Amino acid sequence: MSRLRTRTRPPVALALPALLAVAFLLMPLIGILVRTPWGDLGEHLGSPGVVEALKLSLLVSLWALGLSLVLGVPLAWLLARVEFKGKALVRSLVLLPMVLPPTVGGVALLLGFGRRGLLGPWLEDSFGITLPFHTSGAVVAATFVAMPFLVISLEGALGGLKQSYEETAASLGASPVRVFFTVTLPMVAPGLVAGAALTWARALGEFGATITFAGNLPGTTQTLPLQVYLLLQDQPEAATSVSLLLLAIAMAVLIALRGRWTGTPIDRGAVTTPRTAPEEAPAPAPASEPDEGPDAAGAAPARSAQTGHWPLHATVTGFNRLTLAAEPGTTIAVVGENGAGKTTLLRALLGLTPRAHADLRLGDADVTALPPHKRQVAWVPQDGALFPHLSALANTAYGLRARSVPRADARREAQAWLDRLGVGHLAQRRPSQLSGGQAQRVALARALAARPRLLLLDEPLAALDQTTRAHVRHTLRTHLAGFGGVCLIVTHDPVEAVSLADRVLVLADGRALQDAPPAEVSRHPRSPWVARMLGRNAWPGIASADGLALAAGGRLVVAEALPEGDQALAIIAPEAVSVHRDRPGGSPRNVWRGTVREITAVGSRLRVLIASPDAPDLVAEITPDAAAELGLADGAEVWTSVKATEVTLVRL
Ligand SMILES: Nc1ncnc2c1ncn2[C@@H]1O[C@H](COP(=O)(O)OP(=O)(O)OP(=O)(O)O)[C@@H](O)[C@H]1O
Repeated sequence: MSRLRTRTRPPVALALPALLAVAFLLMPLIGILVRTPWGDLGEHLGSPGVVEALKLSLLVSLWALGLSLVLGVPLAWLLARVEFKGKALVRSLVLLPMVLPPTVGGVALLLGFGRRGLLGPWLEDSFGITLPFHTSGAVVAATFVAMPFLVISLEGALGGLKQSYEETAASLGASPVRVFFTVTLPMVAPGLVAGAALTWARALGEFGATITFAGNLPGTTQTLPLQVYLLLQDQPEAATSVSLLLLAIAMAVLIALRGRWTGTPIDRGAVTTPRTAPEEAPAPAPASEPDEGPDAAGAAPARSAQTGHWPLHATVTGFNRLTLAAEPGTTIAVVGENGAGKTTLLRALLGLTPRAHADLRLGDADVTALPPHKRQVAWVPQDGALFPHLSALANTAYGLRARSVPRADARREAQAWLDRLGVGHLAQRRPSQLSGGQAQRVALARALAARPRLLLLDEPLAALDQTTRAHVRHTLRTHLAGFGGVCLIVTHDPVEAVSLADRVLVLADGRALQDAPPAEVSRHPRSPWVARMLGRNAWPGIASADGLALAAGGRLVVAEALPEGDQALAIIAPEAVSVHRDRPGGSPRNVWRGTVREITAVGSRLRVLIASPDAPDLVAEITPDAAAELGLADGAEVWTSVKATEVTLVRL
């Protein structure tokens, strides 16, 4: 409490002018309140002139709002989503009416749309429309000054919306217009509503442009603000009453919005109710879950939609340069260091990036020229990107609905997929009410239900803890087994890659460094990074007559040498490294002196990192008993040795 007070107490030099500012803004409002003839208020507001002006104001402001929505929403989308030349100029144009004096706006409107303006004669001759001195002119004037509020508010909301939602929707088969109405708009609804309310309030209060452009004709263009102006001259008290009405409306709008007018897109944590899932902890699949057996019993309805076999042929150019071919049912793990081009590869296959281009054939269909929503390439981004405004069931049915499957059928099939993945009982939950593991499974169900021919999973297990990870991995393997297309899984975890995939594609700098079965990759990793991630020691060097001249200096003797001069990687399993207190006797050829730098427990064994002046860092794996016997501790001086037969050389 006291901490709060001290933290929020502002310095007087700032507090004083700030208070003055508040007083300055408040004084005119208090003036209205104090001078309002409360006794005559009803009479003033009920007078025929005021009622007529009020009706006109409502009519004009609602039309202005409607026009702003029709024109401003697409404009905001364009500004937020499309890169084009002159965008800054268009944005300035949108903002202009906000800073322009409204009377100048009125003059500009006259010169543009007035009787003698640029478009006026044409409007009159072709459509019989005359704007000045007509209600339609008041609508145009109000729209001109009010629409920027909508565009700015909505553009802000769209800018804050993660694009992966829209991209995922497209990958599920939804056309851009469908994505806009079913994903984009619902997700930016708060920003849109706020923008619309401000637009309406601004249109309701519009004066300068209206009087200049449309004139001040009672019943035709004389809206409430214009009436205030008129009343002020002969009935100042009535003017005060009407001012109070407009003030109350404006305040009501602002209070209702509570500062949300810059637009806040919905995000996963911020939607609806707080997370109330009883299975907050990584939920093991319920006992009744139909998916655990190898022969998933609940598969029938869903699997009927999954007939077909789609081999993959892709040639990727641009940042990624590689060719991929795989038989139906193959799962390929894509691994590589940060920046290796894994995501770019997936986005190229989806047709979502200009950075790489994929010539893509799925089964008999060449989908290269098709837009993302027609490719039947489903994507599960890292965070799942479940649509927060839809239930798990509606999320899962999304792709089917996008393919015009009738609602009831789509929901039935979606429920079957959720059941298969063991989350059928969560069908009615919103994504914010799901645990990470549950959300991942729903995201997977959603992708599979969309009947894809190629499935792309971007680190599907990254956000999960170890227990859930093992469980979801199992589920994933079971369900990918029945999939008739190819599945690419991006992962940073080679262990995961090895356990999940039929093939491992190792990327480096956009190219395929290795594309081989997991056993081959773990035995002969061709990348030091993969070898190290798999827990192996990996030393690069150049093959010599009896082994390897290490890139970092020093030599390594091996039993099976490679042709001299070849670039190679020496792989040494940590279990093959012997640790000694004293220099070992006999004749091991690879012996180094070193210092223990770190000891970590891995299961029931210890991993010991040993730094040596004569060789690269070496990891040894030993039992805790052996470590105790050797008296190992950080900083201990030791000797290490590796038999020549225990070193595998992999040509790079
Ligand atoms: N929009 C972009 N514009 C320019 N360069 C980009 C863009 N996106 C990615 N890159 C660059 O392209 C390369 C590959 O990026 P990519 O995101 O595909 O790698 P990644 O393997 O998925 O990495 P990470 O494991 O970090 O996700 C990186 O060098 C990255 O900096």
